[in-house]
Amino acid sequence: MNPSANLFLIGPMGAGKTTLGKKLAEHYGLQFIDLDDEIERRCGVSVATVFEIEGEPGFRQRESKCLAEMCQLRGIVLATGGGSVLLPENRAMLSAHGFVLYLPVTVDQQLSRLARDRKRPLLQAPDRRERLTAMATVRTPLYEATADLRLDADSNQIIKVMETAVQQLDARWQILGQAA
Ligand SMILES: Nc1ncnc2c1ncn2[C@@H]1O[C@H](COP(=O)(O)OP(=O)(O)O)[C@@H](O)[C@H]1O
Ligand SMILES: O=C(O)C1=C[C@@H](OP(=O)(O)O)[C@@H](O)[C@H](O)C1
Ligand SMILES: [Mg+2]
Repeated sequence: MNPSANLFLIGPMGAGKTTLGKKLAEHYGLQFIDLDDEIERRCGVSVATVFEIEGEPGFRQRESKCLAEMCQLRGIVLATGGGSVLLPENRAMLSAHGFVLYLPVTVDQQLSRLARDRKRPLLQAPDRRERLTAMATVRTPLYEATADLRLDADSNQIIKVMETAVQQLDARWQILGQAA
């Protein structure tokens, strides 16, 4: 399988995986899929409800199963959830089936972008900064290890982030038929 067939976005909550993923799919004429939306479609309930009923382990199982199915597709831009890299089998799937773009983000940016968020269960903590920092400690090395490309794009203007992303992807990612 040509790992260039798909583009997978990884990174913490609030990095902009969903937002940028949609734009990149449009730009490259590929299908956009958001892993969380896909899980919700299959379950018929929100991610928050899955966490409520089945806890994080239940959600991770569903996430992994859904990711495996998405990896069978070709020509997709997939925005993963921030915790998708936690399971080693998920990291292996991402690397084997797509070009992996990592969007880093600072905890300050996360706090500001997600200030009003009520949909992300892991963020509903009394001390959000502490929670996000603890998550970053565990996850940053996993993002780094899985990434084919790390996008340095601190701008809060999504249009600028998009420009940088396309520039870097055009140099590094050989899409589908264009692959040598
Ligand atoms: N580069 C950016 N600058 C400013 N706000 C952004 C940027 N990228 C995303 N956002 C905003 O941050 C929030 C979270 O973005 P989202 O794409 O859902 O992130 P993720 O899928 O990585 O959790 C949204 O309100 C989105 O509009
Ligand atoms: O970081 C995480 O563990 C999660 C991130 C969320 O997706 P986003 O990264 O798109 O916010 C979603 O999958 C769920 O709330 C868990
Ligand atoms: Mg998202």
